[in-house]
Amino acid sequence: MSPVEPAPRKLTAPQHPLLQHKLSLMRDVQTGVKEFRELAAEVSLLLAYEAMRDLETEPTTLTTPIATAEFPMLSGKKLALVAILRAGLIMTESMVRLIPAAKVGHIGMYRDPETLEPVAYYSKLPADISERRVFLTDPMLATGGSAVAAIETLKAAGAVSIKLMSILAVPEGIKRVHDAHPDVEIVTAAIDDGLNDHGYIVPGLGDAGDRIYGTK
Ligand SMILES: O=P(O)(O)OC[C@H]1O[C@H](OP(=O)(O)OP(=O)(O)O)[C@H](O)[C@@H]1O
Ligand SMILES: O=c1cc[nH]c(=O)[nH]1
Ligand SMILES: [Mg+2]
Repeated sequence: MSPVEPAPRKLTAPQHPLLQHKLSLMRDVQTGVKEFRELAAEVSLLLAYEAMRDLETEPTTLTTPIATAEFPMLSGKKLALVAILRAGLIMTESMVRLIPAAKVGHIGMYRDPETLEPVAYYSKLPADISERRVFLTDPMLATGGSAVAAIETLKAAGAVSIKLMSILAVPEGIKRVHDAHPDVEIVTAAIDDGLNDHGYIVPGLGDAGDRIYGTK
């Protein structure tokens, strides 16, 4: 009998000073909607740079004004960016500027304030998602309930290669995602201490959706 390979449970939290500085500005309660949005978009690009580090390239012959040579160009599976609404939208909207040919999917989900369990209300995913590398975005990985449910939706639609990108995570949420989906790599800008009694990340940055869209 061949031994079963343990699933990877990969977690990446890049310690880049630019990323950390922008995240600190997002945390500041004095930061208003306009600046928060801009920062969230910028942080998403920096995270995408890290999350997409292992995309395949292949040598392609091109002619510069000086010479003809082989240069790397993206190859391999096409990409899908999938946002967990609402807050994940700011991340996919920013990332699609880097990868303009990516298809974009949406999973509508909010967390019930009493039970802290996710409530799904919408799903629209690329039909060929099984053939794409999927980057699932949500700025906040708190209890992990929303991320786990969104990954189940992606897998039910056929997705086999999924990375979860968050801006802030806590150990509880990371564990819940890895326990349920050990094949899913998590890329996050920071790992905070834990959750308060209302399921908010501490010290965190508050309610990401409300801060992006100016609601309460
Ligand atoms: O890890 P969890 O405990 O599931 O919590 C995280 C979820 O909570 C927030 O969404 P919210 O429910 O506030 O919806 P919104 O984006 O529409 O504001 C956040 O954007 C995540 O989706
Ligand atoms: O701290 C948190 C936890 C869940 N959702 C948020 O927007 N913020
Ligand atoms: Mg919210």
